[in-house]
Amino acid sequence: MRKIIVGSRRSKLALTQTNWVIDQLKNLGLPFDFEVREIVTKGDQILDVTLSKVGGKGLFVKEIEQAMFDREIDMAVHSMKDMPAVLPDGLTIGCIPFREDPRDAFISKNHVKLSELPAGAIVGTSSLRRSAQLLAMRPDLEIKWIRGNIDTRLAKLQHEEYDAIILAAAGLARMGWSQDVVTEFLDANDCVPAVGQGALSIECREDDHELLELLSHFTDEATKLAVLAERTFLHVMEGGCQVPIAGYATVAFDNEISLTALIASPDGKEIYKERIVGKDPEVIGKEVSDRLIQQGAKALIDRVKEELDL
Ligand SMILES: NCc1[nH]cc(CCC(=O)O)c1CC(=O)O
Repeated sequence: MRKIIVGSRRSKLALTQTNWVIDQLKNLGLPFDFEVREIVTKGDQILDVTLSKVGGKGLFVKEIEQAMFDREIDMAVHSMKDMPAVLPDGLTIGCIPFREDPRDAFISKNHVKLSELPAGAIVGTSSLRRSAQLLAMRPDLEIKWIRGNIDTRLAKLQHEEYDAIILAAAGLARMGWSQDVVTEFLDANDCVPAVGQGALSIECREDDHELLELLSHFTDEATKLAVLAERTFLHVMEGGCQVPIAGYATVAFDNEISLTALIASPDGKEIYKERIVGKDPEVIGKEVSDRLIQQGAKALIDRVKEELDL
């Protein structure tokens, strides 16, 4: 019986997600054993700096990918949202399970709704995407950066100078905390989710056919189509973390994909947003990027890059 070594970040969310996937794979009743190996990533160590300033998404996955190349681990469970658009040669996304709630959750002190927050209220987020879309709805609010794991952020809401914070609904749901803490879920049209938000990505070596076969049983085809459309858009725009970028796709019963894509200025004053419908995820991902570029999104990205002096 083969023992599969599963690498995981050490955060509660990462371990919860990893153990959930292992339980599901065990339920398939196939002859595999599993062992979790914890790995500390750069993203976990540097908690005091805005993510976009220290290299963005790759931070959480790089060390884990190296451990896969070194054969210290066989697979890893990531939040799809944390995955760069392009994977290193030799690794692949072997499985995309059924997606959790993709929306953002608004969490305030005393459960005051977003529409009821007074002018000047302070909202904590370190996501350019969330702050831009929040400011588009409520330019009178103030954004204050916040970092740390979910539990750290919830504690900061209580003990520091924040009136509200925004977190991914999926993370809270997986931790079993949604019921207790969420004030309201933001509509995916008002606050378009991050590419891949709510989905998981199970990464493994491309040549591990035995493991890939096992993982294939656990892929959700609709989620896979949606995520592929979103990630095609992400890849074409190459916005990284520098410019507010959002992409969210849903899949109907006839496999028709509907993708909403957004690029915005950090202050939320300039917004390029398009919805496209089609059958081929890569075609609509590219097409929606073209449309946004036509409208001026590329110029915005270049301008933001220049301002940040990258
Ligand atoms: N940026 C960190 C991160 N990566 C994945 C999740 C939540 C789970 C998910 O989106 O799948 C979070 C926390 C958050 O954004 O609130």
